Amino acid sequence: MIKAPNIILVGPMGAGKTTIGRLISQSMDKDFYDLDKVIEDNAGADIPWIFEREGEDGFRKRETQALASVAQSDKGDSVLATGGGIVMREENRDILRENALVVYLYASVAQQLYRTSKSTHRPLLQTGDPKATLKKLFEVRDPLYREVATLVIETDSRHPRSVANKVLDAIKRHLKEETTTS
Ligand SMILES: Nc1ncnc2c1ncn2[C@@H]1O[C@H](COP(=O)(O)OP(=O)(O)OP(=O)(O)O)[C@@H](O)[C@H]1O
Ligand SMILES: O=C(O)C1=C[C@@H](O)[C@@H](O)[C@H](O)C1
Ligand SMILES: [Mg+2]
Repeated sequence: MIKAPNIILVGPMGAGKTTIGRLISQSMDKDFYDLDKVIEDNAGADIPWIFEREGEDGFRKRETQALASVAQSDKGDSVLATGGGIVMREENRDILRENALVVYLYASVAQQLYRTSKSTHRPLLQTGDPKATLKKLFEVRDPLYREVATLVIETDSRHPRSVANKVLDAIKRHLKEETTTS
């Protein structure tokens, strides 16, 4: 078992945060949280419903509350998969940086499009041109993911298990380097 701080995964819709987060939590023997699921449980409603009734702004307020409660309450025992828009608020970026080892799962826009195309539960992609939406979001968010992340892992053309192994190796290497340099 690896000794490590809380791990938080960031990245665009379809990067695999939920899928990879669950896999690495099992390998590291840590609890797994999915922030979108925490928000839904707290609201007693699903994300499309929250967007419809409260708008994106209402959803973002709920997202910040959920992030603060999960990130600050668990000390070293959890893996948290966030939603793609978590980096949009500066206060969220501060919470991310201060409370965990943040891993950016990178996926190209083509892969994001492919991986999100079978699902309708992402309100921001219910547009006539999801590819253009993903591209626009990526241009704004990619620098913000990089700003908060300590590790960046490429996920294109990799099976989820292989991405998870790559993340685990990178975390191990990082923690070893931290121990030898401190
Ligand atoms: N490395 C991968 N290769 C192929 N398919 C993948 C990979 N990672 C995830 N997927 C698939 O892509 C889809 C989206 O993955 P997932 O829900 O984990 O993404 P996410 O980053 O959590 O997205 P969101 O930000 O919307 O919550 C799922 O069907 C999942 O099985
Ligand atoms: O990229 C985004 O802004 C979002 C991603 C999803 O995980 C959800 O958090 C929600 O659909 C918004
Ligand atoms: Mg997810």
